Amino acid sequence: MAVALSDLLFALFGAGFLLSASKIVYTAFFSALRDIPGPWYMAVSDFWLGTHLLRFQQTSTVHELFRKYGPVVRVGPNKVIFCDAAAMRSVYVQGKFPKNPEIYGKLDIDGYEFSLTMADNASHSVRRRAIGSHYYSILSQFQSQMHQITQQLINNLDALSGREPVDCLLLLKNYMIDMVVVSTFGFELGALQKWSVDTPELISDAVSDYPKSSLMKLFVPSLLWKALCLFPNARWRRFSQPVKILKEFVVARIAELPQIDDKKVSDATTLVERLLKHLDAPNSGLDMDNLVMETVAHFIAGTETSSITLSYLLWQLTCSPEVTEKLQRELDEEMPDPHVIPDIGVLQELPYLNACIQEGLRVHGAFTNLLERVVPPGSDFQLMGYSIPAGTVVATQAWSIHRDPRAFPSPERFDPERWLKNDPQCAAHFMPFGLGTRVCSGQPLAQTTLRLATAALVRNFTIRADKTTTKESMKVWHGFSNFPASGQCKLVFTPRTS
Ligand code: HEM
Repeated sequence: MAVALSDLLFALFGAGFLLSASKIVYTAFFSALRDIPGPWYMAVSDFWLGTHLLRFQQTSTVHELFRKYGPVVRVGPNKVIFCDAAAMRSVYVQGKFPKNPEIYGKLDIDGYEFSLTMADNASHSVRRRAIGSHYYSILSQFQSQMHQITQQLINNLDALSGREPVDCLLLLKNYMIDMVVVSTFGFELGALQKWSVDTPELISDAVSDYPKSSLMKLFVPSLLWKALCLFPNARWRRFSQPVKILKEFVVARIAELPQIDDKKVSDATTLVERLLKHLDAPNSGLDMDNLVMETVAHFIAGTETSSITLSYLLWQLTCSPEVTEKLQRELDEEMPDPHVIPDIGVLQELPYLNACIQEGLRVHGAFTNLLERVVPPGSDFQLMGYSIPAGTVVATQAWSIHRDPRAFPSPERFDPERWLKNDPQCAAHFMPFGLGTRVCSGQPLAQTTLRLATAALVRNFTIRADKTTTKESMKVWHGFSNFPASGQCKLVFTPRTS
């Protein structure tokens, strides 16, 4: 007897429904993670957390979950988040759990993995060896260029003389790209100079277009996207192809390098020279395409993270006059001539400057999302009393660790003084650059630019918020990096009289 098509479809639909229902029941009631607190609808599907990611609210939603359910929360069929300093060390430092390829794979650039996105620890350590101590040695190599760039920053604002507000996100993005390009090629891009004559800089625009254009690309079918890229508008063309612009820039700079002979290679100084030393070496995983993409990735990973952190810090100072006055007193003493920027070694030793930067990174570091790791095979991971099987995704986020009231009383208060007490709890709850073997490789460059720019700007200018810059406009949205809801941070820099 022939089976009617409608019966067949009904049977298939019924089977599918039963399968999904039994999966939900199993995940909720029989999985090894069943006893971990959390909302039931999150335990049965990754969908809910994903929606918050797309609305730039995942970090704040996760923070609320910790408040409601405590320091361990189940947020997916196979995902557990925690907010605890000891567990944080077990996962990222002692355990060196590998990154979750499902999340980090999505951050690959045009299909190329780079140091940030590599899930496999072994490939990552080879790549990290190629980068070597680059960012730790930049200070001795590039200090004079970094001082010049910071001087240019002062000149740009001096020229305006406080007459109009400045969007710090834009200004400091140009400052930062100048710094990153110097450390990568020893090449002076001059983005800040272009900013002063209102001329767009292709490379810094491409860096900030990248996250927006990649997000848009996610929602458009690839053929349609390719067609859209041909739309005859110069700004749109640039917006839709930031990686192409960055790649062409990197390739052109590499072509300008003198032939890399053995001698040159052995005293390699710039990032690119270091990477070239490992080009095509056995097991390096570094051919020319990978090398170019690793370089492009450092532009992207380093520029907005640093400029956003710095913008928030300056804004925070405008909200805390007593902190600014104290910082100015320290800087006035150390910088009798405001235009002479001290040696970076001197800035590193200024207690209040460093306390302000630590506190800025704590409250408003730019990269505070969940750092997802996978419990490796063969390990029985104990997470605050729960047994977590291998293959489970575990994660914490700096946003919540930095707001743990046990380490940071009144955690929302911007209070640099807390760093002057040398409280070990503060250090143990501090992870603005991540932790362990996957810690931010650009951290020394980021710290140096934060010190240089903060010292130069606070010593030379009275800074106040423009009327458009309010708590509401600076409310944090959480994307790849954090950013203000209004997309800008307008401040007024009036030269100080002494
Ligand atoms: C305030 C500024 C910065 C912040 C807050 C920041 C934050 C972070 C964090 C949290 C990670 C770890 C991500 C993870 O574990 O998944 C990371 C990794 C990384 N960052 Fe940064 N970063 C900053 C500046 C920079 C700069 C200036 C550069 C380079 C120019 C850079 C390049 C990288 C790279 C290449 C990685 C991947 C490291 C690896 O896994 O080997 N970052 N950053």
